[in-house]
Amino acid sequence: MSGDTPVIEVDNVTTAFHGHVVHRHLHLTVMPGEVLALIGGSGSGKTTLLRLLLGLEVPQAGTVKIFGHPLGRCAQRDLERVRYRWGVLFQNGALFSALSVFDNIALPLRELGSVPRDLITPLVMLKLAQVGLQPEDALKRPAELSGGMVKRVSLARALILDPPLLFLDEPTAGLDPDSSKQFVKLLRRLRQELGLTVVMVTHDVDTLFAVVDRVAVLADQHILACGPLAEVARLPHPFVRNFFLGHVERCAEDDLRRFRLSLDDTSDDGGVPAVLREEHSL
Ligand SMILES: Nc1ncnc2c1ncn2[C@@H]1O[C@H](COP(=O)(O)OP(=O)(O)OP(=O)(O)O)[C@@H](O)[C@H]1O
Repeated sequence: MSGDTPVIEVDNVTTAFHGHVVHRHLHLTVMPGEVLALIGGSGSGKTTLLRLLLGLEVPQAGTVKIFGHPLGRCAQRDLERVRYRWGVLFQNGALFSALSVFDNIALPLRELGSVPRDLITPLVMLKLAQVGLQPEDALKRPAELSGGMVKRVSLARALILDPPLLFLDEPTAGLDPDSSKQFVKLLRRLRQELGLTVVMVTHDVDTLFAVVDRVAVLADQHILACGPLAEVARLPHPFVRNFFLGHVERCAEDDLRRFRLSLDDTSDDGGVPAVLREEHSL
């Protein structure tokens, strides 16, 4: 796939549930390596749009293409192949409580069925390190983890097949400010290291500041705007005004660049140091 081919194309999509129209004529394109955030008020259809992109909902009209494959019209086998090319971090982590951290992360590898058994352990341990967890965490159950650790394990599972595309549903929801900051820094680093394309739903302004290239605003059944933070934050729409209240100045490009550089200066995102990453690489 060339760098000019969109990873995601939403073309003229209309979605309705029992006659209640959620989206009308949505258009959205996401290019390789972009980080796009979906924001909007409660009930504006962010989760539904995410579910459309995951092929979990089918639009009433229009098409959704991921890596050039129209989701609704893919043969089952093609759809499965496309699905292996994205990872999803669900809001609550969606870990299996009866499985250890190791087994949760290993699940997609085992489901794939074609990964040699002796490769599973080094791959899982590498991902564990990549998201800033310790080897001994592999034996823990989800109930023994902090909120931040749950997110990290879920992220490791979402990335275990090295997908080029990552979907995040409220990645920092439920985290305390410090864990949230560390997690956003981790996302920022992984995005840079792995060249990921990322689509996230978020209510968190700090996440936007740290990591997002463009913001799409869902309101009144439409994508009201989709562009850089500095542009979107100045829109006169009531939802946008309220969302960015007190933050508009921070969105100016120079301020944003300075802030992001300050995040890169320190390496306390809990991630694995570069030297260790090399040791773990296969
Ligand atoms: N499966 C469904 N059946 C019927 N209505 C649905 C279904 N899924 C979503 N809706 C409706 O679609 C609308 C958009 O819901 P959605 O969950 O996408 O909003 P949201 O922007 O993610 O909201 P929030 O920020 O509160 O999570 C809501 O009115 C919701 O009730």
